[in-house]
This record gives sequence, structure tokens and C-alpha cells, in this order.
Amino acid sequence: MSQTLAEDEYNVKHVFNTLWIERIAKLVDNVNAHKADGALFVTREVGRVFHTFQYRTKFNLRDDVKNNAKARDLLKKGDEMFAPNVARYIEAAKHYNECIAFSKPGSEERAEAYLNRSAVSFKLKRYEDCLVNFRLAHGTNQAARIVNLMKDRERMALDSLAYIISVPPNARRLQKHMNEFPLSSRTRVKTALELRKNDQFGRHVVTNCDLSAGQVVIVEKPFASVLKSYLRCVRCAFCYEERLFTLIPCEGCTVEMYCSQECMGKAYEAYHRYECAILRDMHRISVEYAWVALRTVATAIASFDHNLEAMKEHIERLDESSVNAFGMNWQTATAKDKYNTIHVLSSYQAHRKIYVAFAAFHANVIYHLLIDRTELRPICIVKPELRKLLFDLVLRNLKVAANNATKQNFFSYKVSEQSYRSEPYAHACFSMSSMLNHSCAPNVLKLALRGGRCAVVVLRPIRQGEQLFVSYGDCHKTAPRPARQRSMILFDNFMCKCVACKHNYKTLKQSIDATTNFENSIENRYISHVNNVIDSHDKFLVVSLISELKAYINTFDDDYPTVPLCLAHTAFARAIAVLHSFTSENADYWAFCKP
Ligand SMILES: C[S@@+](CC[C@H](N)C(=O)[O-])C[C@H]1O[C@@H](n2cnc3c(N)ncnc32)[C@H](O)[C@@H]1O
Repeated sequence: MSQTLAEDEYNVKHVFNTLWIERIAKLVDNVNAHKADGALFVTREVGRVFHTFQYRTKFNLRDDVKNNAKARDLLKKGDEMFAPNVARYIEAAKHYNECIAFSKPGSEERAEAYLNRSAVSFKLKRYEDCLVNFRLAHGTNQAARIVNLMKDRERMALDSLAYIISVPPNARRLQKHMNEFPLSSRTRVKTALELRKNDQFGRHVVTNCDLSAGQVVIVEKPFASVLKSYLRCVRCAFCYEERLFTLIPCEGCTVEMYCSQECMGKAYEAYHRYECAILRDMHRISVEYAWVALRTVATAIASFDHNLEAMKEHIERLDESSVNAFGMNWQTATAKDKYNTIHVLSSYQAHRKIYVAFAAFHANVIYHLLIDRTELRPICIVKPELRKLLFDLVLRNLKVAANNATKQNFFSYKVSEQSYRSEPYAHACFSMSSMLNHSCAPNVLKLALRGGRCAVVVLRPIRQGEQLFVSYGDCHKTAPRPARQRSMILFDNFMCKCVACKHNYKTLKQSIDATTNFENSIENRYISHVNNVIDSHDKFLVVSLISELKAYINTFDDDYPTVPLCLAHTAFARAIAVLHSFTSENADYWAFCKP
């Protein structure tokens, strides 16, 4: 799509870099940012510089207002994609959605976009969606103008709908199984997992009973999560359901779209009232983990019934060392208790002054957007202590998000590759799974589920008293030790001493190269078959494959890291993701579209 939210020339990093070279670096020349007072000094100096910095002009900040002229352009773009010789209906629907988000309520542009989206739905044989769009078009003031056209197409959609074959019952059963992730109760987590602390790992998670591959030890909802920008016109911004053909817009901004009035209302209550006026600028100039930080702050304020004074008092009295997401009763936990578990997450420990300064600069941008444009302004203007609270919250949660926010993936069908690809759909911050430390030979997998939740699934048997480890990115199968350790130091600021680093486990390629005639082995033939099944995304076949792989991994774990076991782990992780993560419906659309 040509309409993007990121406009690089106003990117917060670029603007900061210039300011750092021209002004900030000199001011903090002799400061040691490793020390707390040094970091505080850098933060204060950045605040002072920001005070005289024309941030509104430098970032070209502007109010987010509905714009029918822009909506008209987007409508035209949609029509170009819809033309019979082009027939790129998915692109067309996205442009119509963008048009709907920009259009004023009741405008001609909005009515036409709904109507055209009904035509796209009709082409893709999505007759129910087609009718939904008629209802939405009816709701605009333009209904009288388009009523005849609507009547004809509505009748055709209703006729076609009558012929739709229902989903076979066994498919429905599997769908149910996939949505209700098994073994996922919080009771299980409470009894099996404990949070401990030591010098080497800081806080870490151990199991108090033996666990075997395939067990699900955590299922949790994120405290804050943000949909990827490129999916704004495809999925509901609140529940994340794919609703390409029926999204409705937030009337306050041009960014968020929802599947229903209900989701719109819930989002507004939970956080959006503090984001609505600033989200488009945030998307334009800032980065994704900062959107998570903003949403965390907004959700936290809402959790305190929008009472900043009460929030301040609560945070001042909070004994951070006593907060434990694993000891908490999540059934009875209040919204404030839930925020506590995010407030105490580890924050990004910048090892260079420039990073400390950048975090402070970024926090200033978000803080000023909130003060300038939201309902926080009146109370913060008169109370300096609440301004400080707000700034500290933004800065803290920026660092927490930088260290803990993770990508949530789903499978999208790529017509050019004729296969599914795993791609991120959201960025999210979780309480419990953020306590998992890294290993290059992980024994658990963090898996994104539908609707934004995540599950932690056991990959290898774990004995009572052992620590659970996830991989933060690099794993011994794909990267050699020096490369892994370099990236851990660079991005996560610690030296990895996991079992794979200690024993210098080979990469999978190195192990295969060292195996005689692996190419013609039974193991290789079996794993090729396994990979073909997984690639097919046939969930019925994948279910039985998972049982086979699980049994193999649980029986032969002592042999790790042999080639067959490493291959089995990789396949197992992929198979679980295929079964339980969300797979886009987009594969179905291509039968009707030109690629
Ligand atoms: C997401 S947190 C994990 C929980 C963390 N240990 C805590 O106390 O909050 C990530 C941080 O944990 C620490 N960490 C993670 N894996 C580690 C490992 N294998 N060895 C040492 N420290 C680790 C690093 O400080 C890293 O920045």
C-alpha cells in the first residue's frame, strides 16, 4: 500500500542523532552513565535540551483529523485495484479500509467505500460480509443516493448466501480444539512453576515437578499489545480477529479500526482515550516498542480509574521485591495487581550514554504528546508531581518494553512462494513469560496464540528443580557460538553461559556435514516427510505428527544434541505453531484475485 504511517524523515532516532551530535554529547561528556546518578544526570540534561527544542516543528506534529480529500484519493486507489484487468481485491479492500478510516462520518466517501467493499466481498464470495457492508452504507447519510444499486447487489448476495456449503462437522471440531489450547489453566502454572532469584540469572523460573515435551505451562494475556502497522486495515485493533471486509473506524482518529462497536468501546475504556489524539504521530515518528510503552502507560492509568494521584501513591508504596506474577492469584487479581507485574519487569540497561540519552529523549517526545493533546493536560498542568509521575512512567515503560516486548507471529499465505510464512502481527508485553531467561538450547517455546495471548510449551523434558529457558533469537542449531555471544552482548547486555555455549554445541549444518551419508539416511527421509506435512498446513495430519515427535523427543532426550533430535525439535516447534497459532484466511482469497 502506498499509504504508510512511517515517514522516515521525522523518525525519532534520526532527529535524536542530530541533536546528540550538535548539543547533548558535549553536555554529558564526563558522565559515567553506568552509575545511577550518571544516568539521572544524562536524563536531566536531555530534558533541559528538549525544553528549548522546537519538537512540534522538528517532527512536523499535527492534529489527527478526518480528511475527505485524502479519503477520496484512497477510494480511487482502491478502485484502481478493483478494476477487472487488475483484480487485486485484497489490496482494494485495504485501500477502502484506509479510506473509511480517513473519511468523515456520514460522508459520500465513506458510503462509497462501504459499497465498494461490498463489491469486493461479493467477488470473493463472502456474501455475509457483503451484506454487512450494505448495512454500514445504510447507516451513512448517503443511503438514498445508492439505494438502487444496493438493492440489486443485496438481493444477489442473499441468493448466493443460500447456496453456501456449511463447514463439515469434523473441521468444526478441530477448530474448537485449536482455539482451546489444552492443559492451559493458571492452576497448573501455579503448582508447577516457581520464581527464584540468583546472581547469575537474576529472576528465573524453575519447575517443581518433572515436565515433558508438549506440556503447556503458561497461557497468558498481554498487559499491553499493539497490532503491527501493516495489519491496521486487516485486523481488529482490539481483538485482532481478521476482518478485512467489515472493519469500522474509530471516529476520533484515522489509525484504529475495529471489528465491532463492542471492541471499539472496550479499547477506548482500556487505553485508547489516551492514545486517540496522538497515535498517528506516534506511528509516524516513533518505533514499535514505544507504542507498546504508550499502551502500557495508558492501560495502567485506566487501571487506576484514571486517578493519577492514587496511582502515584500506589507506586510509591509498592515493594517491588514482593511482586511475583507466579505467586499471584490471577483469578482475583485487580487491574492494579496486574500492572504491578509489568512495573517490576527488568528494564533495558543501557551500557552507553547515547542509549540513556535516547531513552530520555524518546520519553520526552511521548510525554509532551500526552500533555499537549490528551485529557491528562489539565491535571498535569497544575500538579508538577503528576507531571513527574507521567514522565517517569513513560521512561520506565519504554525501557521495560525495549527489554521485554516480543513479537507475536502468525502464518500468512504468500502466493508468490506458494507457501505459508510466519510473520509478526503484534508486539506485546507479558508478565510471566518475561521472567524466562535465554538459552541457545532452549527447553521451552513461547508461542503466539490467536487474539494476542501467548503459551509457553515444553520443548524438551525438564526435571524437577531445573530452570525453564526460552531462546531470545539465536539458537545453537542456526548460529555458531561466537556469533550468538556477540549478539547477546550487543542486544541483551549479558554473556550467555548456557549449556550449548559451555559445551560448544555444533550448529545443525556442522553436525549434518559431519554425519556420513546423512542425505540417504532413514532419518533424513522421515524428516523430509515431516516437513512436507508441516508445510501443507493440514491440521489433521499435523495433530498426529505432533504425537509422534513428542514421543520421540521424550524418549531420546538424553542423546541431545544428535542430528535427529535437533531436527525433531525444530519440526516439533513448527508443528505446534501451525496447529495453535493463527493462520490467515488469505490463502482462500487468491483463487479470485490476480497475484
Ligand atoms: C526478559 S528478562 C528475563 C528475566 C530477568 N532475569 C529478570 O530478573 O527480570 C531479560 C534479562 O534477563 C537476563 N538474562 C536472560 N537470560 C540470561 C542468561 N542466560 N544469563 C544471564 N542473564 C540472563 C538479562 O539481564 C536480560 O536482559
